[in-house]
Amino acid sequence: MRAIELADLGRAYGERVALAGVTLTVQEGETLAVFGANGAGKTTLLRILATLLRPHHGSAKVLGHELPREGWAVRGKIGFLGHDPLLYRDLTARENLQFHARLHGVRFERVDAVLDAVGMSARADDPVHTFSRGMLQRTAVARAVLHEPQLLLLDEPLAGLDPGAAALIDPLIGGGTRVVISHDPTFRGDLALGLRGGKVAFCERGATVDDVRALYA
Ligand SMILES: Nc1ncnc2c1ncn2[C@@H]1O[C@H](COP(=O)(O)OP(=O)(O)OP(=O)(O)O)[C@@H](O)[C@H]1O
Repeated sequence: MRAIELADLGRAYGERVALAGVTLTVQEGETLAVFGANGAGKTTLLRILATLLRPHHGSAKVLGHELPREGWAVRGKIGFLGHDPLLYRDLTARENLQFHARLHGVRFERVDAVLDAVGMSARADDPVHTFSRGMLQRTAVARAVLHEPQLLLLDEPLAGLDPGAAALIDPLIGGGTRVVISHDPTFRGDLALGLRGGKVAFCERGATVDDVRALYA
């Protein structure tokens, strides 16, 4: 099944074109790796896929649903990890995840299992505003995967993580259908999208480390 189908997708902020002409297909189980310098349009693309932003041009189909019209049908099936950890700062890690679990009809046992999986059990009852950057990221990942979404949308998921945490989190975010924004040219997806100034520099299955490096030159 096709998980994502984009045709000539575009988005502007006022006069500024943030994204233009993105056409691609991601099959179920595949990883789309998105590369590009700061301001290239990566977050704009991710937010459109997460139904947080309306496309202005072209079409986007996610998990068989047309966006933005059928966004309601997609929301519960995606796990989104953006720059903002989307956590309530005054609640504990456990309370945040329990809140999210209730929204998605997830059993509370899974909250403890996921907190354990990201190595946050010992700090589960501390308020989020007391966390370090890496702890915030671990908890944000736990929130994104809690409801076992069909599609993960991840903006630099390993940013701020020490090697031990990265090793814990890698398997949690691996395996399924994913869109991953990365600045690591050695990161491999099934399909690689390189953006430059909102436009497609490359979109191919055989993109090389040099192709990615050239985006930042
Ligand atoms: N809310 C906004 N209002 C106006 N312009 C915006 C807004 N969000 C993004 N842009 C512009 O859209 C373009 C693409 O931004 P975007 O955040 O998608 O880039 P990015 O590739 O994710 O960058 P970074 O690596 O810095 O996160 C940039 O020129 C940016 O200034």
